[in-house]
Amino acid sequence: MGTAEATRSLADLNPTVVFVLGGPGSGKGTQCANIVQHFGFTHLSAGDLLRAERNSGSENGTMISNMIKEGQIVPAEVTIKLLERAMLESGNDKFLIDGFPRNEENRAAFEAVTKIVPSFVLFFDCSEEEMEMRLLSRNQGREDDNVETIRKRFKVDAGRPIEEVFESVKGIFSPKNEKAD
Ligand SMILES: Nc1ncnc2c1ncn2[C@@H]1O[C@H](COP(=O)(O)OP(=O)(O)O)[C@@H](O)[C@H]1O
Ligand SMILES: O=c1ccn([C@@H]2O[C@H](COP(=O)(O)OP(=O)(O)O)[C@@H](O)[C@H]2O)c(=O)[nH]1
Ligand SMILES: [Mg+2]
Repeated sequence: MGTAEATRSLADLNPTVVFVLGGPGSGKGTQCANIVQHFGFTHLSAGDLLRAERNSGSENGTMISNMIKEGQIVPAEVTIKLLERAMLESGNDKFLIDGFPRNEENRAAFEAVTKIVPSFVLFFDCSEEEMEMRLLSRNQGREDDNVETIRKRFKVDAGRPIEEVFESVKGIFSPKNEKAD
């Protein structure tokens, strides 16, 4: 099914969507499993969908693999296509979207493409120390659960020179995360 067709049927479905966000290891996946049990939502982890796409041998597989290893964000259109497909295939109309959007570009693209406005955002706040400890003992064989990748995934490292920190800060404030020169 093409994206336009998928988007039409999704708009007809008028689904309830909750974005579940928080740092790596904050417990998004764990709490989503509980919410599914208690409230009948379908849990869609953007990271799980990307890992499945990578493993399926798709043309985007190598790109996805490299982005995940580096803790970088896969282009929105790739992730949105996977989310649309999973929503349509589920047969449900209530979704927890876990780990997406990862940035403002992701959020804007999702709303523009799907026309879905999320009901609310559930944000799990957790210290980096606790998140790092949890990730290092997650034991799911993930190649990004190592100290090097974990540190890359944590927000802005402010223990660097002023100019370098501002390079990261600019990325957060500029639309589409482009460099604002
Ligand atoms: N509240 C908690 N206290 C202790 N460990 C937790 C808690 N929530 C989740 N975990 C554990 O931390 C690890 C990361 O949880 P996960 O749900 O995969 O986080 P996320 O999806 O946000 O990265 C898992 O091994 C999980 O069992
Ligand atoms: O919308 C998304 C979600 C995940 N990822 C990639 O997948 C990795 C793992 O994400 P996941 O949500 O599975 O990690 P968790 O927060 O559960 O540790 C991220 O670091 C990104 O590289 C991405 O590019 N876009
Ligand atoms: Mg997760």
